[in-house]
Amino acid sequence: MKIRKAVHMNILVCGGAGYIGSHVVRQLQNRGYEVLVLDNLVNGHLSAIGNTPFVKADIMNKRALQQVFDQNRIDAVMHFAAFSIVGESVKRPDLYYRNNVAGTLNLIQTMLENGVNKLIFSSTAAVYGEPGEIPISEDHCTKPTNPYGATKLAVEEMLKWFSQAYGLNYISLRYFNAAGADEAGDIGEDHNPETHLIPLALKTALGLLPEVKIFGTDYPTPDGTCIRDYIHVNDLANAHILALQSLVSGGKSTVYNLGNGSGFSVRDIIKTAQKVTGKLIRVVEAPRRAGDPAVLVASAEKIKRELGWQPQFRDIHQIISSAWHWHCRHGKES
Ligand SMILES: NC(=O)c1ccc[n+]([C@@H]2O[C@H](COP(=O)([O-])OP(=O)(O)OC[C@H]3O[C@@H](n4cnc5c(N)ncnc54)[C@H](O)[C@@H]3O)[C@@H](O)[C@H]2O)c1
Ligand SMILES: O=c1ccn([C@@H]2O[C@H](COP(=O)(O)OP(=O)(O)O[C@H]3O[C@H](CO)[C@@H](O)[C@H](O)[C@H]3O)[C@@H](O)[C@H]2O)c(=O)[nH]1
Repeated sequence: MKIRKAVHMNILVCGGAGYIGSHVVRQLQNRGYEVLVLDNLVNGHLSAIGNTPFVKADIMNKRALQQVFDQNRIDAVMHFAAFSIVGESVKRPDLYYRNNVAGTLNLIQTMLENGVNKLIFSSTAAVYGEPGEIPISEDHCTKPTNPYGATKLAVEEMLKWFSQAYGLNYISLRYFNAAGADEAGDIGEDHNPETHLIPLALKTALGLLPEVKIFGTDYPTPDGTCIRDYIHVNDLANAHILALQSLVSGGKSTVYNLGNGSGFSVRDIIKTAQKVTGKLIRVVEAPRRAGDPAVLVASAEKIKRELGWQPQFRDIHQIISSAWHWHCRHGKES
């Protein structure tokens, strides 16, 4: 994987104070890019971006967006700002369509009106729905089983048409399950309330929660629990830099999957978390959570082949250990 040093470029990172965004901000800065973070802080943390230049604004607010483009030279945008909880999206699709679709429309229109035409977009494995084939490649059909996935797919469609009509250049990265934390141990997954499996298991190991619920034990999988492909957040961050370099050097607008290509069940994750932490993690079996596909495992061959991306964290024990390192330092504060 070739990561070149940046020529001087200014990158606007929307949602950069969140979990994945803050890791990408760090990688961009390590490679010499100038970064401006825009976030409304509904789910993000200023502490996650140190003294990176920051604007508190909402992508729903077109006037505030225009001001950001008026006051800063921006060469490209990375867009993480969204709601992303599968279960919540089933109960409140309105919130998801407004923030994820209408918010992104505002952002893209403002970009284009200001002559900025390079966008890296955070998409998701949830666009595929219940897969017909595993591993899932990018040409698999897209039939989301929850509103969250549907909003991300709606944006992908919008990007395609805007690319044709207005010359928008974009790369949409379909992440599978982001996990882990930067090895420095000072930034990590800090959602409130937390809904994701790995941090919940680690908070239980720390004694902050009494138990982890297993959502569904009757899925058509070897142990009856859902299978997911967990990808380290810094491997995602590297992919963003490669995607940006591709657009800058005239590469085509496209879609890439990002995953490790290995599936782990909910029970596998809890067992590994027990090994990593050395603690017993109490589990309770619960009904299925609405909108969850049984198995999501990526084929990331396309981005490996076309951009030379290679994940550095392939071992689930290593991924969960990096998250544990962060939780041990910060878990008790959250
Ligand atoms: N975490 C995952 O496993 C995963 C997997 C696939 C895709 N994604 C996508 O990656 C992106 C980042 O996910 P994350 O886990 O870091 O989430 P996160 O909630 O930690 O980060 C999102 C950030 O966007 C901000 N934000 C939300 N709405 C905003 C708005 N209207 N205006 C300005 N800022 C706003 C939040 O305050 C937060 O800081 C999301 O788009 C998500 O859909 C995440
Ligand atoms: O307390 C819990 C939490 C989760 N799960 C299960 O664990 C798996 C992983 O769930 P979670 O960590 O909540 O992630 P997902 O719902 O799979 O969604 C993540 O991964 C998707 C891509 O696969 C992204 O689109 C989403 O933004 C991101 O939140 C799922 O099968 C859940 O049913 C439990 O059994 N108990």
